Amino acid sequence: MEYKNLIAGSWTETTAASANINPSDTSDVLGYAADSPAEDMDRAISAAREAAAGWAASTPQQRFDVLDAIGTEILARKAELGHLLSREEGKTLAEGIGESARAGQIFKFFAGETLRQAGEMFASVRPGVGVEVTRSPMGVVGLITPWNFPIAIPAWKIAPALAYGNAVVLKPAELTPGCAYALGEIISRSGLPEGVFNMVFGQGSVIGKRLVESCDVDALSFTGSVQTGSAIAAACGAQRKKLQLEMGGKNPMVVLDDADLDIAVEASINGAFYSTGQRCTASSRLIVTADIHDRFVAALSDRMAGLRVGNALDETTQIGPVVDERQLKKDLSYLDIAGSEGGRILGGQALQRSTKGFYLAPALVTETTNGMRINQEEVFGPVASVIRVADYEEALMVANDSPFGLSAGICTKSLKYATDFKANVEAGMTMVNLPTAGVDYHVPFGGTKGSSLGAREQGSHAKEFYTKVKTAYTLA
Ligand SMILES: NC(=O)C1=CN([C@@H]2O[C@H](COP(=O)(O)OP(=O)(O)OC[C@H]3O[C@@H](n4cnc5c(N)ncnc54)[C@H](OP(=O)(O)O)[C@@H]3O)[C@@H](O)[C@H]2O)C=CC1
Ligand SMILES: O=C(O)CCC(=O)C(=O)O
Repeated sequence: MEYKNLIAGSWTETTAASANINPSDTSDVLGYAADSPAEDMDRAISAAREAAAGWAASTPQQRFDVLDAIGTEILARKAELGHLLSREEGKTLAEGIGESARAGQIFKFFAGETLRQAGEMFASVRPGVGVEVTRSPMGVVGLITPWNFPIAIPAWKIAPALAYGNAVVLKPAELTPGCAYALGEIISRSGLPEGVFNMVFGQGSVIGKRLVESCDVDALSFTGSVQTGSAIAAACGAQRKKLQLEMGGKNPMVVLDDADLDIAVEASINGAFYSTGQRCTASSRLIVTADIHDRFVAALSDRMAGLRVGNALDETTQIGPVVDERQLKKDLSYLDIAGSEGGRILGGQALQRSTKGFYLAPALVTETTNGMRINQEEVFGPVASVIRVADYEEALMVANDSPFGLSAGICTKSLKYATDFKANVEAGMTMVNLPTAGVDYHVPFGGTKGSSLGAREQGSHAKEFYTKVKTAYTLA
């Protein structure tokens, strides 16, 4: 399989190519993606610019039909797309199929949004004057997406971009070109005019950088690492380009003495280890009050030890492989660091399976303090640490002592503490008796502090990023 670029409605020939490798079985090569030069990105941006005015003038019905058709095809093919996703990214089949379904639902949601776009009318403070507030598309939007949600994240950027009338250039992650290509094929058959959606494969440092720096791109939405996001922020700031960044997390899960132990353990297992911990919303800091601490650690480590780590395509697998060798080395190096800082490590061994892949046993680091690197820096693997605290007040203080602020959870039966936590924890999303990861697709997604910049993604809030507002005054 050759993953070609989609530019101005044509699948272009590839020159050099990079291999798409199955992390559960490195002998399985799914295909080869174009390693495009920056000039290909320039051509995609020009194609989007040419198509932008036509799509901006399209009717809500035209936009609805396109988005609805894309959603329908994704949902009809969710098992096949989920299999592809699990094969190239390594999450389990259930997770891969679930994510594909979510991508389809996102397109359906934004199909509906095309019909709900409205302006506002105000009476002016001046007599005889009317004021209208309307929204129009940004124009050309650049989208840069990561490997960990290779169909859902492109979907939740592409769908609102198109729904609100923009032309798109997508630069998908190098590690997961297969899902992007499949999504691009579906979009190319949806009735969308040529050039409204373009996709270029290749290196972030070459074509991603070009997309960020192009003066012909009106707005840029990025999900990925803090390091890349910060470089993008500097470049976009210099150009005053509208920007949306979703970056990392070091998400706290607070477990109070009065928590239901089973709920707390299940929420922590899910939040910390599912999707191999490769979620920006993962529960990587478990902040536990003194009386429940030992019972919680014992029950959690028992559950963790029973998790089946294996080939993502095996239906009995609960934790798939890490995405690649670089990420595996990063996970292992953070475990070394945590050990050298005084943490006690349970699990966390690299594992052999019948196929050669990047298998890692989930790891729990106990006896940690919040100042340790394991509690301050994002690992992005099946690794969680436990911090013992005296009471709710200390738990909240520790939860907030982080450069990140994406998602935060609390397990408690106390309405008083749950209410206080929702109000005072520094995070864009809070969960009570639920995992910090695994969010709905129709409500705002995003964080505070170092986790996010710009308007929220998803739900109807997405329009804040994908449109610009105009205020018009009329003297009748
Ligand atoms: N918040 C989140 O959801 C995610 C966080 N991460 C964090 O990032 C770490 C590293 O993962 P990694 O995949 O390297 O993350 P990156 O931030 O490097 O990659 C995210 C996207 O940005 C692109 N990119 C890379 N460099 C540039 C650049 N200079 N200009 C424009 N675009 C660029 C990448 O392209 P390419 O694939 O070609 O490099 C990819 O499409 C992980 O260990 C994890 O901690 C990673 C993924 C998602
Ligand atoms: O937890 C989720 O549902 C979404 C997580 C996510 O968007 C991410 O990890 O990038």
